[in-house]
Amino acid sequence: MVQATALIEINKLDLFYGAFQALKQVSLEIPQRAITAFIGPSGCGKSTLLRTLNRMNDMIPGARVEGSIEIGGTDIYGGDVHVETLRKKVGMVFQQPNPFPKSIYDNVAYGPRLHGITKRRELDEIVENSLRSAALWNEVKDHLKRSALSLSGGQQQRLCIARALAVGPDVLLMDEATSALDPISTIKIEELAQELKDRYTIVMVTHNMHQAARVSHQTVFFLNGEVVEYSATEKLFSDPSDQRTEDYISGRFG
Ligand SMILES: Nc1ncnc2c1ncn2[C@@H]1O[C@H](COP(=O)(O)OP(=O)(O)OP(=O)(O)O)[C@@H](O)[C@H]1O
Repeated sequence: MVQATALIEINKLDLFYGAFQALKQVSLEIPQRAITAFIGPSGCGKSTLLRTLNRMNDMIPGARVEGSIEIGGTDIYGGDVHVETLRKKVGMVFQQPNPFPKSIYDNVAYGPRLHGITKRRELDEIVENSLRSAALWNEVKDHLKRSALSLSGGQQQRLCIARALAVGPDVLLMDEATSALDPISTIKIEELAQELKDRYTIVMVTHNMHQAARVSHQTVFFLNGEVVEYSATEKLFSDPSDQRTEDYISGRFG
């Protein structure tokens, strides 16, 4: 692998939706402060695996996991893990920007307030820093009281990133975070991810192979719930080891 230090260690993970097995014996080490992309055809389990990393699958009735995931040495499915604490450390951004129907300021301050921060000055600082980190500050600094819903789609997505960053995560999960955006907004989010990777571990699901090739350091190719190939992005796209990877990246299926 390109970077040696693994922050996330997934070991023989199976995930079942009732009787259907969506992930099969997935084992991966995801390095810290780098961008890892999950690619593969629709239904291969990319989003399912991403959701296991902050236990979003807990909310799906009938979903069950076997195997283990350690993040920073902690078994996140262990009995003593609080899901709220886990989600503070492992933030998520979704396909559709989903700001709350509140002001820009209140969107970003929401998480810190939930975690007990009430001092105005402290909140102001977190809001500014998070919006700066999400490359949105300059566009919104003069109207923080305005509704988040008045922002463009691309700005809303950067606001959602700021909201995730405001609680101080280590990991940022991006589930097709640009697929609802126009090309310019997409490029902005990709550039942002490049900047953020120096401070955060980023895992992204993307349908767009060019995006994976442009922004990620490692790429995982999935098929039918299994990892087919996991390697440095450059290698995976230029010299794949598995014929199925070759077929997929050359557009023969999916
Ligand atoms: N809540 C659910 N209940 C039952 N089956 C599900 C559920 N969510 C996903 N699945 C099934 O699990 C498999 C993996 O789905 P998943 O959404 O993880 O795939 P994906 O690779 O992210 O696909 P896409 O690229 O279309 O989003 C699919 O067969 C899907 O139908």
